[in-house]
Amino acid sequence: MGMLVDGVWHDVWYDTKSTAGRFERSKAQFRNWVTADGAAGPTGKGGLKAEAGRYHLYVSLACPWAHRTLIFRKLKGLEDLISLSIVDPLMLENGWEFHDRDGATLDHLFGSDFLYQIYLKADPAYSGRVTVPVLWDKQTGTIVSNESADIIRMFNTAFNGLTGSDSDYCPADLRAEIDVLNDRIYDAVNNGVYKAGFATTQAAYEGAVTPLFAMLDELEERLSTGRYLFGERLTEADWRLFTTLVRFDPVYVGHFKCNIRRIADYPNLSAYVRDLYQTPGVAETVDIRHIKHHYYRSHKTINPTGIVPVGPALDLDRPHGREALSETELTTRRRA
Ligand SMILES: N[C@@H](CCC(=O)N[C@@H](CS)C(=O)NCC(=O)O)C(=O)O
Repeated sequence: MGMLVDGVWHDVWYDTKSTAGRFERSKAQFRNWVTADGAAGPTGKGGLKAEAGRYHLYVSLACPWAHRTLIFRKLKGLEDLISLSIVDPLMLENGWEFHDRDGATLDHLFGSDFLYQIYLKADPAYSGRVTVPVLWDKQTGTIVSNESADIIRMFNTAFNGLTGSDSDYCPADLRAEIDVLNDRIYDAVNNGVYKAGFATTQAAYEGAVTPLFAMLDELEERLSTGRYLFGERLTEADWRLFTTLVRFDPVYVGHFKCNIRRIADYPNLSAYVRDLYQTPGVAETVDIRHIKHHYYRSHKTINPTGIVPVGPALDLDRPHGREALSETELTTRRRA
């Protein structure tokens, strides 16, 4: 684990001393945007045209943020258009590394040893964390974006003209509500597990774990009446929640001490995770081995022995029964 300072790699762990033991995630710095016609995106930056073969995605199969982009690449039929490199699950003194083993790959573009070398190609004086995902533009030779929330929005629409895909995970009529729910889930759940796990004081840990479970309780209730977070409409908000929930019992319960309840203890949330997992194409994006090995072996301050727990037994292929909710919703709506 480390970061770049003025273009030089330093092997350092997160600094929580200046924040009373709290983990504070830094903001992604590359915020350009790919659009259908090359016009500027919502950040006002970018203006990179969607073209087949032009972009390359760097991900970790372990990382919940990168996982979002992999799911969208799959669901939106972008696999032949956007090439992919997968970092090794172990992230130690050099940060993310490339190795051709166990589902990880070499850096297919440059043959780099470390992901930080890609950041330096984009900005030789870069200061900040070196994170996945990274969307790279082969044409201009720089990083388009290292913010997963932006990348999935680009994937949702920018390439539709090339793929013929018309599925929309962020429909205009729901966008404002999706944004509000995303923010709440980000703070309490997606980033909440990290705030709990990386806390270095009791107060900081409890300050994260309590709202995390309050939010899971609320989502459990919400999912009792609708198949997805927005009823029968499967949206971006579901995929953003899914990548955290699928890691919860195997990793966050133990490694990050998020153990008031397991997802398995929530009937609706656990069936919902299976439902999303069983959506065609999605299971192929989930690599529980990379997930467990990354967290338990990379975070030596949390798990010094690097021992990876054998359990829990997961059965993500078990029937979920949530189709019935869609049917009930449809019948109710027809009657109304
Ligand atoms: N805001 C970023 C966060 C990405 C992120 O933090 N990725 C983690 C992996 S789960 C990472 O690469 N961490 C390396 C580090 O912080 O040094 C996004 O959503 O794209």
